[in-house]
Parts: sequence; structure tokens; C-alpha cells
Amino acid sequence: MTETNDTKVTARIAALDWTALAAALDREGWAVLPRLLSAAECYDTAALYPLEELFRSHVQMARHGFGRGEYRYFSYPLPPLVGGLRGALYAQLAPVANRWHERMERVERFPADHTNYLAQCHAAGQVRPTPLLLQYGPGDYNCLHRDLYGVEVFPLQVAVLLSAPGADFTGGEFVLTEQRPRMQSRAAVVPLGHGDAVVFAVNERPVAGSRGDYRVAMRHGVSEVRSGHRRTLGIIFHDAA
Ligand SMILES: O=C(O)CCC(=O)C(=O)O
Ligand SMILES: [Fe+2]
Repeated sequence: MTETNDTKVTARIAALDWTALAAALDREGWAVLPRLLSAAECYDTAALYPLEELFRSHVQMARHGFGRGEYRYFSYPLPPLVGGLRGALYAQLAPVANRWHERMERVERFPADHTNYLAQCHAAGQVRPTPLLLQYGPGDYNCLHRDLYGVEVFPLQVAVLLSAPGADFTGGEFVLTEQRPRMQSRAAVVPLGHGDAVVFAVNERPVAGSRGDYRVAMRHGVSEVRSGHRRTLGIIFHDAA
């Protein structure tokens, strides 16, 4: 299951201002990667959804109390674009993840290369791929949640908006909440355009306080889609048990 490189996407990711993105991630716990995918790449990726042979499972969210809508987890080998995004994004995010873990006094550290991190997941029994395509219609939504699939947790993940807001759908905003110690929850609505990606904390992130860093618990979800169809690509870096 090594990840095929999509060279165009790899170059595009390397060209982003990762110093500024890392600073935004440290400050907010999330950051937008503008126009990560072109409109054509978005629609080509969304068009994979009905191809059963590409996926290992199909989830109807309402059946599990996850919200309303559906998603499919890809099988290995991942489509080249998805595998390319996963490997190239991981390489940029691993240093941020290691810094976060140090600040949160967590002992786990992440290898520089995603292939090596996957070997670590697989050794822990987390062998099933987690990248997924999601699809929401009118009235659908995604409840606030965390994408944890075992003890191996890479602390950042990415979601790419494959549909055009305003044209393909209305409503359906990407929402994050954070719970600071002894405070009520704070919400952020992430402004995403067609092909934009959001990088965000899976579970918790460090925040600088007057007496050092403390951990803030994060959740993400999607508000109700009012009209049309909203499709996303989710990229989670740990595999699932
Ligand atoms: O559809 C979205 O924007 C969120 C999808 C999601 O929960 C994920 O990618 O983990
Ligand atoms: Fe999620």
C-alpha cells in the first residue's frame, strides 16, 4: 500500500507557505489551503463515489447516529490523487504534529515519511485505509465528532471541499468547536471555497496559557445542507483497526 505520487499535486503542496500555515495551525487549530484542487480535479474525484470496487465500506450516517448523509472509505491502493495528497500533506504536517505533541507532553513522535507512519499503524493492528468520500443532500449534516480509529492517532487531518458553495449547494458549513478547560465551547465556521482544503486538529491541540501550554479538545462537523449536494474528500493519516 505505498502511496502513488501525483506529481502535480505534490508540487502544489510543496509550493504553499507552510511557515504561515504552521503559524495559523498553532494559533487556531485549523488553517485553509486555498484551491488545493482545481474544479476538474474536484469533480473527477467526486465522480469516483459510485465506483463500488474502489471502496471497502459504505456508511449511512443516520443508522449510526452520526448525522444524515453518507460516506465511503477507499480501499488500498488509493487513487493516485488521493494517495499523493495523503503522502505530501503528511510530510508537511509531521513537524507540526511533533511540535504539538511536545507541547502537550505526549510521548509519541511521528516519522518524516507517511510510508513509515503507516508501517507503525499497521504494526499496531490499524491496517484499514481511512481516506473517504462524503456526500450530503438537502437536510443532511454531520454531527460534531473526532476521527479516532485506535491508539495510533496523527493529530491533524484534512478535508477538501469538492463542490462549489452557492452553485452546487447552500448551507453545509464546516464547523469546529473547541473546549478549553473550565470554559464553555467556542465554535468556528471555516470559510471554504470550491477546491479549498481545511487542515484541523483531530482530537486536541496545545494552547499557550500564562502558566505554559494546555490541551484544548476539538470536534468537527458540518451544518445542515439547505439545498443541492455537497461532496468532500476526507484525508485522515492514521489507518483504522
Ligand atoms: O464533510 C466535511 O466537510 C467533513 C468530513 C469529515 O468529517 C472528515 O473529513 O473527517
Ligand atoms: Fe470527520
